[in-house]
Amino acid sequence: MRFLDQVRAAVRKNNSLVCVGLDPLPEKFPAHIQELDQSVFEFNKYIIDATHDLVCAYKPQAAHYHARGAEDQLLMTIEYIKDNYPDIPVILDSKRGDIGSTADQYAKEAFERYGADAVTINPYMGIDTVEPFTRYEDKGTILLCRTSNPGAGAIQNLKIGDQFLYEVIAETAMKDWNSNNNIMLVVGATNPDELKRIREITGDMTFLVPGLGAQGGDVEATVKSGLNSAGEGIIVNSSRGIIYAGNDENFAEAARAAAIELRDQVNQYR
Ligand SMILES: O=C(O)c1cc(=O)[nH]c(=O)n1[C@@H]1O[C@H](COP(=O)(O)O)[C@@H](O)[C@H]1O
Repeated sequence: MRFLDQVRAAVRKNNSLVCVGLDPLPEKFPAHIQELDQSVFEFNKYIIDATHDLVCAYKPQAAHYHARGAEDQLLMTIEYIKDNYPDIPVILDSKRGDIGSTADQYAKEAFERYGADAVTINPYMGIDTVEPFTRYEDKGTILLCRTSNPGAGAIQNLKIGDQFLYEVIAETAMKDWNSNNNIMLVVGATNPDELKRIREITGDMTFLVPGLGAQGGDVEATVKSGLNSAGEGIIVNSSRGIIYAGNDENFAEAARAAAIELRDQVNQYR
């Protein structure tokens, strides 16, 4: 099934636009998990089992695995989701971007080695660096457009003629790069004005929207600015706000409660 169809089906099955970010930081795990051999995978397993009926996607963030040599546990995590909850798509957040021949290898890494359903990409180097990803027609390619971090505006809100750079990216992605209809955009929840503008530019395109929870984005403004005409079109990610909601034996229940809260807050404004 194509990534966007997977997301749509999961959104409807679980009545949720929430994506749980799997950003493991072992020092934040409860003590009894830290002691385990494969603590990253074990931690993720608890979180996934506790939230699988509340989400439309999972998003493991690659650096959190690579930094500690835990690539095997990233693969195990993705396989665990595929084996146990095949209806929930996996976005590998690796924000890759490089010349075509190298991008070929990054695409192979994301989609063939790890079996991800979608990947985050930095589009700054142009279409020839994006195309190795979009060539995988059933997979999703999610381009950074207007990111959630504090320094984003100094670059992404630069004026190019009478447009902002983020507007140029949104327009180019939609009009010129999306011939396989599998491109999406990252738009941070910390910027509802830009989110609204990007929605105007791109019609019903789907966005990955991080920045709620730990980064303080406003749920109401995000949902009202981001929804498409079907009342969908946003995959709302929270990582730390959900997975580190608790840090004792009940951490999985705490994560579940935080995911329910976010799902319900988002649904309240749909
Ligand atoms: O591509 C992303 O996922 C991303 C883009 C962006 O603009 N901002 C952003 O926070 N992210 C990622 O989304 C997650 C947000 O984590 P929390 O702030 O803990 O919810 C992290 O994995 C970030 O790397």
